[in-house]
Amino acid sequence: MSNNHLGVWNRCLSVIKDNVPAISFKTWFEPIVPIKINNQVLTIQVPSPFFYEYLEEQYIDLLRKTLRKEVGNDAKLEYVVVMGNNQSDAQPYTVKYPTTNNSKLQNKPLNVPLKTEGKPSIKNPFIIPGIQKLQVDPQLKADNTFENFVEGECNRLARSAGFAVAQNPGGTAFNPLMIYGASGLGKTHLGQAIGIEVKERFPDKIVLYVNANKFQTQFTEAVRNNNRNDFLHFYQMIDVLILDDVQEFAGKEKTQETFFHIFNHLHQSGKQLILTSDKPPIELKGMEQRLLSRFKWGLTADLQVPDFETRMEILKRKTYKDGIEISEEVLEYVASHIGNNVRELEGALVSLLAQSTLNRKEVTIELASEMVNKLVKSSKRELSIDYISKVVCDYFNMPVDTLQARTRKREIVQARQLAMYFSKSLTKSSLASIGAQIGKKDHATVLHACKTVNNLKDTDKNFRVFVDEIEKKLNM
Ligand SMILES: Nc1ncnc2c1ncn2[C@@H]1O[C@H](COP(=O)(O)OP(=O)(O)OP(=O)(O)O)[C@@H](O)[C@H]1O
Repeated sequence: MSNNHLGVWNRCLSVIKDNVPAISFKTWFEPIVPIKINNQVLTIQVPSPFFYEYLEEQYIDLLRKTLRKEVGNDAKLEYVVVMGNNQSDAQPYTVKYPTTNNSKLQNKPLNVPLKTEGKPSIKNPFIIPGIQKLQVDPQLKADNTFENFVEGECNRLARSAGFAVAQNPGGTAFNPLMIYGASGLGKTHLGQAIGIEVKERFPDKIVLYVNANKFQTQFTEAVRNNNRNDFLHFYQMIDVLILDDVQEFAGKEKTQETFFHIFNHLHQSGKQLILTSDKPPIELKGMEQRLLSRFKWGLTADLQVPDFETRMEILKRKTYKDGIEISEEVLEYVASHIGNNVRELEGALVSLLAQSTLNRKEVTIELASEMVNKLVKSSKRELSIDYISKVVCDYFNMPVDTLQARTRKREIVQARQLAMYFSKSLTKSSLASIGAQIGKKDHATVLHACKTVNNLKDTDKNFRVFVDEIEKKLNM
């Protein structure tokens, strides 16, 4: 492997590109200039201190992972910021910042064995190394508090149920508390807010936030290393378990079975479970019935798209918190043009600010309109597997249920393959989860479908027309 800084940075960029939205990549990664690499310390140049702070806040985990992969476990990052100079003919000067999270870059070894007061050692990725008493890093982001979660009609039930749970974890009827809603509407934020509040009120309680994909990876690793029991024991010790994106368990039977045991154990011991999902339990596909029925034991509350007033309040809080001044008129413009997703709303504000800092322009309505247009054009709408299935079936004039039929009829197989192909390219879902939702197939079938569609696209003109036309409908 070459230690050349350009090569290292380019390889990092190609991984980063696959992991962040195109607009974020353009705004936050393209302007970075790699300067040098020395003793596993990569120095990069960023355009402003704000830029540096934003990278540290939002992307340090991604940077850490990619850099470690390229350079090794002792990788460090150092920033150089080119500071502007008031005198127009003077040279810019640079200021160096070590990353505030270099400790993060070096620490966090996975699967650190831990001794707990005479009990056998437990392998668990979240244990803080070196501490004898069981300590679990709850994996919560400090900003995701109730205070920062703006209340509106769209989230009133979920928010107040979450707050009630946080006052008395395991002691209310809301167990599990299942929060569902479309992407970017605050499920992770609210789930974590409960965790933060519990930790504040009951510091001794063991709280853990984990995303379903991470849980799945840990489980697979535990099975591979013959540690399944340690894995189970670890999760059964948690007092408040927040499992995010539970729909990602679709089609993963072994993981579901293990989670089922954890769920039962925690529930019976009066521990609190908080689950989030992109759909209500009744619409989750590829899930075992016994697990679904347990999801419905407590309270299911949804998060809806925020109305204009709530969107304005979210923007105002964010600008106030970050100490930014933007006119009411500009905020109104952003809030009225970006409506369906709070993440996009926040993203627009941040990009607007970055543009104005980089280009030294004032934040005006014109700049906001330029920004919003770009965002709307470049951000692909997030599509669901259900929606893709419907568009494909409508195109072939067949009822959407046909995709679930156990048949090998050519036109149905073809429609199924196309639905799988588009689900793979247009959603974040895994092969297993796509297979579970389209015809109860396994991941290998989905992979085969994607390859078949790719081949036919190149060799069969008529088929190519199907693909292009469906793609057009999906992009409308
Ligand atoms: N009511 C709200 N008040 C303040 N901020 C909010 C609110 N709802 C969402 N947000 C912010 O919007 C962003 C996206 O929220 P979050 O990640 O929780 O969404 P999500 O529903 O979990 O999305 P996904 O399903 O894509 O993971 C976060 O920065 C969050 O803080």
